[in-house]
Amino acid sequence: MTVRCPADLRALPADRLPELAAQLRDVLVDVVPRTGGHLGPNLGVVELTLALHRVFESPRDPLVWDTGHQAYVHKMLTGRAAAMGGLRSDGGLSGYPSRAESVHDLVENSHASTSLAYADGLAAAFALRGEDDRTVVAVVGDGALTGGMAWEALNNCARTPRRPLVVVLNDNERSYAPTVGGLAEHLARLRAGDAPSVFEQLGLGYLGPVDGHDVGALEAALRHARRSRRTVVVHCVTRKGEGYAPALADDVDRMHAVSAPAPSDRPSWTSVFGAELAAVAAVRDDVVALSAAMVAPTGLDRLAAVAPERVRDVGIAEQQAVTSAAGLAMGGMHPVVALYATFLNRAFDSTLLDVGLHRLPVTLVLDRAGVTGPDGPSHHGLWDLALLAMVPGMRVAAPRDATRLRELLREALDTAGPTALRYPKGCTPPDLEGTGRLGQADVLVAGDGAQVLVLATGPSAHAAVEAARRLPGFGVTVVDPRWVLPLDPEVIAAAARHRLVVTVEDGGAVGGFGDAVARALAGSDARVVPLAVRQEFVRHAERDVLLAEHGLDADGIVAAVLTSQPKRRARRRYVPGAAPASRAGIVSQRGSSLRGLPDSSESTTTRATRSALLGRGNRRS
Ligand SMILES: Cc1ncc(C[n+]2csc(CCOP(=O)(O)OP(=O)(O)O)c2C)c(N)n1
Ligand SMILES: CC(=O)[C@@H](O)[C@H](O)COP(=O)(O)O
Ligand SMILES: [Mg+2]
Repeated sequence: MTVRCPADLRALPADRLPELAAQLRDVLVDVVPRTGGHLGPNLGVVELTLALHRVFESPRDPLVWDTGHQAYVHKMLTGRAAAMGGLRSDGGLSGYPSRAESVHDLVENSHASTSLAYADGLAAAFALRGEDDRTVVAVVGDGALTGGMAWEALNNCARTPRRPLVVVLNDNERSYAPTVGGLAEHLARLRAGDAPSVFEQLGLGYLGPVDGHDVGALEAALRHARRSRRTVVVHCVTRKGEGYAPALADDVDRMHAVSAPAPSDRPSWTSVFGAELAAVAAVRDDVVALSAAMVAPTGLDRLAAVAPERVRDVGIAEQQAVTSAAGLAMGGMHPVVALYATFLNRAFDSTLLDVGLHRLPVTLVLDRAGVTGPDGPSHHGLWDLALLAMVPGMRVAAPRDATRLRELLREALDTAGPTALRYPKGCTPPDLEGTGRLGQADVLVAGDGAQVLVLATGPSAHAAVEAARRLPGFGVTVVDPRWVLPLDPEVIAAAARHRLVVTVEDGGAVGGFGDAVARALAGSDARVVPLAVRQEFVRHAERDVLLAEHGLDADGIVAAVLTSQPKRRARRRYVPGAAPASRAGIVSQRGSSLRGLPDSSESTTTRATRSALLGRGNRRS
């Protein structure tokens, strides 16, 4: 019998379930290593998902998957098994629940610890609407339960314990690594049969521990919880990676997230950061590192291996990470908080008013900054520049390659106030040396005359240099600010002398680097064209595809130069004897006017557009 929907599953005789579970695991093991995705977490919830869809009637009984990375089996049981081959690919299934894909999917946000708050809200809505024959079900991992939001929700659920709300605690003892803190210890005692649970202490129901791989036991516990018509925590004990020996043998993270094959011999941004931090920490005992349950994914495992006492894993608790870093800084340390950029959102207030207000020497290292790709809209790191731009005293750096990452990390650790570094997912590009300095910035290409200036942040510098190469005769200068925010006054002064200033950033358009440059140059003759990720929720697709779609590759920069008309120059009142406004180009600190790239043959389009750019007929001034 084929299971095309939960009703088919509910009609299946119980003795067919082991066979179905095996088929589901076969699909996961066959597909996910090819597509990339969360293999370990989904192998661990096969039986649990079968039991959930046999006991509850989704979507009438809404299933809320915390974080959503463990919903592949749910997708297969709700009619999407045939589409699994396109998982996480452009136009294919999302790696997380997707409301566009199915009525059975509810929460698309992949940020952890939100499910219980959603469930609290859903249960309240059903009560107000008189629909209390519906049961709300939240599936939350032991890792996600270390997030503060989960306890805010439990505190509120405890106020109205007599609502049909089932909290399925999927306890596999791990986030990526083993779950940390007092909660992990408490769950271990509950697994050993100690009682009472903290949940009962709050006035909620508690059932467990239940074998999370025994569908019959799971069904019995879930039916009991459903009949109780109150808020009940069902404590399910599962194994991450269950049924697949290589995952079970993976002591780092049980194949939490496997990547699609992407051959590259270049070091990842993460590994360059991890090695450099360990090197600095070896000679500076004030340097400590913090992670929100992502020690290895952020590269801190290198330091943890040699100095475990210098790396603090606080659980999935970014606010705790940043504010406790403020405490560490007040205590004389220089903390480095390593996060994925998108998860900084969770700790904005901590960054602003615990670190920024006190001007503390805390360094945020934001991996996965910018477009990340297959993890989709809530994982792209598009908001950090706008958030950090709002923090007075915060200095933000964006390295363009490994050498600059090492350089800028050391500069940040030598800074007495708040700093941040941001770099993307993946491997570092080849080093790109500057030809001179302009303030804190590196001049990468010095174009003739003050015509076009491209201010390219982070690895977009490579696309900018390629764009300059394709625009001979346009006098394109390329500068990498290195320290992106606050703006470098020398860079802005030079930019004000240009006809056209193109800024490039792998981040959201609103409130980022380009916005800041446009504001700074508003009163000048320079036309500013900010190139950034359009301020929208960006779908899941390969990073390079999305960067090109948002005009952040060399083609996009070339197009911006060719299609942007300089500002109409304000008619200058002639002042007898006044020196003509200087249109000198970028001059390196060595004082020489640096030559631009060698000219090559000009197309008619280029010539025509160049004359438009430089003014009818005359060549550059
Ligand atoms: C706010 C936030 N921080 C970090 C992450 C990265 N992350 C994704 S899954 C995961 C571990 C989740 O552990 P758990 O909830 O126990 O689920 P499991 O993978 O064990 O099933 C983490 C830290 C995230 N999604 N959200
Ligand atoms: C679900 C989650 O937040 C993480 O597991 C994330 O998907 C990992 O991303 P990377 O694969 O980029 O490390
Ligand atoms: Mg877990």
